[in-house]
Amino acid sequence: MRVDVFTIFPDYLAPLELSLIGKARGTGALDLRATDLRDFTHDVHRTVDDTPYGGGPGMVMRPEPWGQALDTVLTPSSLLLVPSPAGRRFDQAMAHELALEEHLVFACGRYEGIDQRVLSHASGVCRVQEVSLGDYVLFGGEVAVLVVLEAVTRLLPGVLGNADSLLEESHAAGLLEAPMYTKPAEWRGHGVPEILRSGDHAKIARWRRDQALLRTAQQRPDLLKQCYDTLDKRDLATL
Ligand SMILES: COc1ccc2nc(C(=O)O)sc2c1
Repeated sequence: MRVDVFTIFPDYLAPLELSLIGKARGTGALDLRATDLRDFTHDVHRTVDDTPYGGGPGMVMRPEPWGQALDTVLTPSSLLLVPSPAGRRFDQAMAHELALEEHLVFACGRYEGIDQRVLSHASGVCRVQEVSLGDYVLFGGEVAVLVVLEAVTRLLPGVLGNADSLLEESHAAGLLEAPMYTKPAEWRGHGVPEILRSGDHAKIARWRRDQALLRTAQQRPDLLKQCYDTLDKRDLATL
């Protein structure tokens, strides 16, 4: 997967060099390029913003630097993602959708956002999707890019050493993950559920499914409602 990120703070994306994403870049699973939007300005101050038409507080990102930047990468097969409080709520289902794309382009807004004409113009070239992490407002889109790229990259073939872990993790099957334990068996007076040390894999799998159902019912009943139709009689007996 090819990913282009345009931002006025390219150093904000340095964490993407670490850990699994760094490995994914090393193996070629992810071809990530972060570019400073100011490279597409031509004045001495490298200006990327200006006052909003119609007045109001703050500044708006000028269209021309964005136009020139996006001209260098967008093709009809690209998907332009614009982090925005007005965007589609990012979730695991969207991460799976994005993991199937061949070319993602992120336009990181700052200030009060990007001149709307940039998105309108880009929609004549490729698909455009505003995306939000949730119902809160950040200073800009870079944090959203870090979150989206980590969630998507770990879904790319070959990035996770054990692809099976994708099947068990929270939100994978619509439920939260069962609680996890490791050595020692006794820690500060707290033991480990005996079933997990029984070696009976069928019973362990059932216990984990029950725990996932109960945990989801308690902490995220909205998720349980979404996957209720997929539950079998044994699941319903647990609830
Ligand atoms: C100006 O660019 C912004 C500003 C706030 C913001 N908040 C986001 C969120 O996902 O919450 S994305 C985003 C982009």
